[in-house]
Amino acid sequence: MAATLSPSHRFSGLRLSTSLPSPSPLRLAFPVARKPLRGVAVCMAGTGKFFVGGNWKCNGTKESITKLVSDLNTVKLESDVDVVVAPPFVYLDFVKSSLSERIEISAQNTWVGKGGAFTGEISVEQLKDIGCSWVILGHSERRHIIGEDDQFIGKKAAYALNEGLGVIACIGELLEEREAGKTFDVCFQQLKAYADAVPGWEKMVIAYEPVWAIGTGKVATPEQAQEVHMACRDWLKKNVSAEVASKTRIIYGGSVNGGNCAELAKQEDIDGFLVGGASLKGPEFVTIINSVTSKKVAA
Ligand SMILES: O=C(CO)COP(=O)(O)O
Repeated sequence: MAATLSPSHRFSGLRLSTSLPSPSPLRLAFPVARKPLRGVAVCMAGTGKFFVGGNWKCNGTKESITKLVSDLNTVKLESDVDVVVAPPFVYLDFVKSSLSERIEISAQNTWVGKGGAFTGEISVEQLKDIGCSWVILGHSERRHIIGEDDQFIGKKAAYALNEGLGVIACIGELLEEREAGKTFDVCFQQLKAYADAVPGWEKMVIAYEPVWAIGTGKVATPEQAQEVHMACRDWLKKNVSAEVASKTRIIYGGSVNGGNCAELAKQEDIDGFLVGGASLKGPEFVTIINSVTSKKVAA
């Protein structure tokens, strides 16, 4: 297993194959201790289950979503995967009632506290009322387009977790931050805001989504993604606990598709994906879900 190798072994084959600068491996504290596998088929942290989320963003109509749901209902999904889809709010109830129970639903956002006089917002209680079990928080589109900050996102995560929702907690750096060598600083600061706020980590999934890779077709190389995932796990180990570091799933998002998912999935610290555009195409999303098999082979 890679965890038994020295840092130099782990990175001896590092391929920095895009023009995008990678954070220096030298800034990482190695190695990150991972618990030995206890006979599980999938080489990863957490519950032993790969996690794949489909973030449909502000896309779809009743017609296209009916087709997508029907595609998802007719395929066989690998059993070692937690699958969650996040339709726009207005279709949540429809998707919940028409989608196979095998797939859970997630909101793409929620209000920061109890509902009330907050025009245009949707509360955690309302999400629970229609059977929604997850919420995506801290997505870069909400950070950088809507202007949500770390503290506000942390409060949302705390409220949602306290009320029993699972949280897909996004982090990730802008291109200029990566180019300035600040990838880890940005990710760690965003992680800290969650860590300072949340009551526990059992229902937290971290989604590392480099902003330069979202919707651009410029996917991080498996090595670039693994490097940041491992650094985040190490940060959790040092700043939260070894148990949380070991158990929390860290998933990758940013131009994941049917062609690149298998190589990404093989990376030790990549525990699944958060998929945007490709999650709108049923067969391709299923390919990504089933890329867990590459992980099994790598293990
Ligand atoms: O933002 C994302 C998922 O939350 C990723 O989007 P793309 O897969 O379209 O790059």
